[in-house]
Amino acid sequence: MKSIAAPVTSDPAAARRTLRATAIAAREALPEETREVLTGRLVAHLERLFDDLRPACVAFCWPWRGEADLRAWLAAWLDAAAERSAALPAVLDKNAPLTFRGWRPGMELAVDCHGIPYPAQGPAVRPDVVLVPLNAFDGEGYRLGYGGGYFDRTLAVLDTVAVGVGFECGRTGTVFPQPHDRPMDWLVTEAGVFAPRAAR
Ligand SMILES: Nc1nc2c(c(=O)[nH]1)N(C=O)[C@@H](CNc1ccc(C(=O)N[C@@H](CCC(=O)O)C(=O)O)cc1)CN2
Ligand SMILES: Nc1ncnc2c1ncn2[C@@H]1O[C@H](COP(=O)(O)OP(=O)(O)OP(=O)(O)O)[C@@H](O)[C@H]1O
Repeated sequence: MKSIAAPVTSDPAAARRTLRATAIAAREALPEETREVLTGRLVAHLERLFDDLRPACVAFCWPWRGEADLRAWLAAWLDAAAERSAALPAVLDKNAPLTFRGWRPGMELAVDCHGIPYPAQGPAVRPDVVLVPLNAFDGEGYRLGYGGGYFDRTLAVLDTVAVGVGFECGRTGTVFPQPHDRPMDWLVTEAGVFAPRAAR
């Protein structure tokens, strides 16, 4: 699948905005059947990584704007062992790290200030693996989200394994990482599991 050509610019903030918009548009343009096929491959690679990481509590995101839908796979993963748990992020404060709350299929959800569902109630939990959605990303493991800085703030204070999850259509040469960006420990796409060069 075609990846994104690097924008030629001396303005990294503008380049990041362009890359973010291009990556989201490319993903949203994927036909639904293609997205499902790519998600199936991605999940098979995630399963292989989980065999090594053996997480107990996994945070993921409710699918938004054409992101991979991991709900069915995580529901099956939860069913396979009683001690497993899953969590979703809650945006409770725009300028703070994300709060994670436990998720079970069918539970009551509220909708955050961006229109994304999250668990309406429940205590904050500490995931040992966080599946971080990728818009644009590079081989060093740096990523662009939606520009809110939420995962940047969260990963700065949470000791967890960060697994970037996305489609190859978001891959680019560099996302022009900024000092606040923390590289992903792993990247997982439909093409495989990657240990990024910049990871700890
Ligand atoms: N599915 C999913 N849920 C998620 C995330 C995610 O990446 N994916 N998040 C991961 O963080 C949080 C939500 N992050 C968001 C951050 C910004 C905007 C947003 O609307 N941004 C503005 C521009 C902001 C700016 O550039 O200053 C916009 O797009 O108009 C939406 C969601 C929590 N939930
Ligand atoms: N550790 C941090 N502490 C405080 N503010 C931060 C931190 N990290 C990022 N920010 C703020 O968030 C803003 C947006 O960052 P950036 O464009 O990298 O977001 P993003 O990676 O696309 O979003 P997200 O992390 O929500 O997926 C930055 O301009 C910065 O002001």
